[in-house]
Amino acid sequence: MEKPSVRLCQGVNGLEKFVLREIRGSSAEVYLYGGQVTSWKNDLGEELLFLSNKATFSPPKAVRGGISVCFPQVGTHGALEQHGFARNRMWSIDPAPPPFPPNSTNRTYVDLILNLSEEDPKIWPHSCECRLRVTLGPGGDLLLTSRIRNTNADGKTFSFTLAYHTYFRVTDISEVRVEGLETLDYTDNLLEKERFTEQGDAITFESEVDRVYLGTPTKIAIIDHERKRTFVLRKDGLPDAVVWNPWDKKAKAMADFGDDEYKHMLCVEAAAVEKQITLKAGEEWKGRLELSAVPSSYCSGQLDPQRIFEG
Ligand SMILES: O=P(O)(O)OC[C@H]1O[C@H](O)[C@H](O)[C@@H](O)[C@@H]1O
Repeated sequence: MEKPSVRLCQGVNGLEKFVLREIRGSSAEVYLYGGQVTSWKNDLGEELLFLSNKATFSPPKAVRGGISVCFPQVGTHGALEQHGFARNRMWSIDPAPPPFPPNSTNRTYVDLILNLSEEDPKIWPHSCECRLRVTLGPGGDLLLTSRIRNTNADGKTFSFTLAYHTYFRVTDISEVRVEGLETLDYTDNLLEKERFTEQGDAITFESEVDRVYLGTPTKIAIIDHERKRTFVLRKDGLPDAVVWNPWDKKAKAMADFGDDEYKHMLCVEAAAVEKQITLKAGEEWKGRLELSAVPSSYCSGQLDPQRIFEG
C-alpha cells in the first residue's frame, strides 16, 4: 500500500507537473501548462488516457492527448482560436480555492487557477477566475471540477462554452462502443454542423467522426471490447458530449499525431457547447466530470446495466 501523495516535479521539457498517487497504486499527472491532465493510471499501473507519441510539450502548442480544458470556446463555436486559450496558457497553484463539501476520503487533489496573459483582454475583453480541481479518488477514479467566476469590474456579462477534451486510450477503435448517446440529436462538424438524430443502438466506429451530441444523459459508457474495460463518464453542468476520432486521413495531416494512433484513441468530451453559459458580473458556474474505468461486464452485445448505470 502506498501513501496518498501529491508531488510537484519537472516533466517533459522542464515543464512542471503534479503527480498524484493513491493508496492502491493508481496515479494521475497534471501539467501547469494548460492545466492539462496527461496521465491517469489504474491500480495495476495501466495507462487509461491516450497521449500521442508525437505530443510536443512546446508552448504555445497544446499538448496532444490527456485531458485539456477547452475554454472560453469549444471548437470553432466563436471568434477565438480553436478550443479557446485555456489549454495553452500557464496555470498556477490556486492560492485561495473555494471550499468544497468536506469529504474525508478524498485528499489527493490539486487546485489550479488559469493565468490570463496581458494580451488576453485584447481577444477576450473580460476578467474571470477559471479554476480547476483534479482529484484522484482512493479507488482510482478521476474527478475534474471547474469553477468559472465573472470578475468583470465594469459589471459586464460574459458567455462561454467549455469542454473537457478527453482522449481515452482504447485497444482497437473498431472494437469500441459508446453507450448512452443512442437516439439523441447531434450536430455533425464534418457536415457544417448540420443536425441529425442518432439512429443506431450504440455508437461504433469505422470512419472519421466529429459530432456534438446534445443534451446527453449524465452517464456515458465507452466499452473497450478487446481490453474488456469500460470507461464510465459522469458529468454535471455539461449537457453535451463531443465524440471525435480523426481516422487515417486526418491523422496523417496532424504533425503531433502518429499515422496509426487513431486506432488507439477516442475522444468523448463532456461539454457545454450548444447553449453558451452566461455569467453576470460576480456570478460563478460550476461543472464536473468523474471518470472511472471498470472491467467490462459486456457480453453478447449487452451492457450489464447494474454495473454500469447504477451506483
Ligand atoms: O487539433 P485540435 O485543435 O486539438 O482539435 C482536435 C479536435 O477536437 C475536437 O474534438 C473537435 O470536435 C475536432 O473538430 C477537432 O479536430
